[in-house]
Amino acid sequence: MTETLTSSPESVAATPKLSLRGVGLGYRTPKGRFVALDDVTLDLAPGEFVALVGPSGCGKSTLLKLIAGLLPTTTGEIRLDGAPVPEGVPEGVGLVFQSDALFPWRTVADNIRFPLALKGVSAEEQRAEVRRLVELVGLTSFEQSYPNQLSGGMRKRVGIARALAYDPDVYLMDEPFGPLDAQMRIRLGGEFLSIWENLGKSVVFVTHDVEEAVAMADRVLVMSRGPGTIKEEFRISLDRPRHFQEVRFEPEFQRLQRAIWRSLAEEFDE
Ligand SMILES: Nc1ncnc2c1ncn2[C@@H]1O[C@H](COP(=O)(O)OP(=O)(O)OP(=O)(O)O)[C@@H](O)[C@H]1O
Repeated sequence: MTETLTSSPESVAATPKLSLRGVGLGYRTPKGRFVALDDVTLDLAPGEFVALVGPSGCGKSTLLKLIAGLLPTTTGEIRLDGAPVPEGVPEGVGLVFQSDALFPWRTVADNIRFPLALKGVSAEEQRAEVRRLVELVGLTSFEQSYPNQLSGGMRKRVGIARALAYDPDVYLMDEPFGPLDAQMRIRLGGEFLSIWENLGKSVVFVTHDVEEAVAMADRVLVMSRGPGTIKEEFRISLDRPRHFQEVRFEPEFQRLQRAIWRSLAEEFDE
């Protein structure tokens, strides 16, 4: 049963930030072509937060890689601000993937500073912005530490601070809190949610955690088992700003969570 039709006209603003039309991807393998994604159509409005959930291997990461220009599509088209996505990560797109990918030879401060330096921000502004971001992610006393001196959760926070320093229009996040323990997921999830609610950037957020998806997103898209496509869309009309933890106790939250689980369960049963 479809709760809301995918890409319903009211689900996007007139000019989508990101638009996917009939996107498919086949990987070349020794046994021939393996179709990982088929006919994915999706619009993301400016400032919209969309979460993607689906069974393992349904192509969620592949979809993010296509949007990031890290893989060419086999079929269909991806447009960012109305223009086809070029090869390589487009300007204005920030990635937060599962591995934290920090520079091990740079301190926390210098990792966060890196995108600011690339953007040509003055040294004084860099210092102020690094201080602000370090404080925001709660790492003030670790500014001069190196990544290998931090816990996994702290490294993750540095990665998020670095993405915020880059200040992209579109965040592509693949299980950004994936390897963290429950307490850290709640803390970082809450931090990112309030940051997003203040900045209003567009987000595509891949997660295995349905609760996390409902707590954060404007829409949750459920993907089918491979070859992956978007099978159902759930609009999350819970009030904003949301409290990342408290919102879970609202009856509407629980109704949505149940409906999404049912949709996912169909993919596991087949
Ligand atoms: N480079 C590759 N070559 C061949 N097949 C690949 C390649 N990368 C991914 N696949 C296959 O494509 C499918 C989709 O993979 P993808 O990593 O996008 O799934 P996912 O939904 O992100 O999975 P998970 O939730 O487990 O992270 C899987 O069956 C995977 O084995």
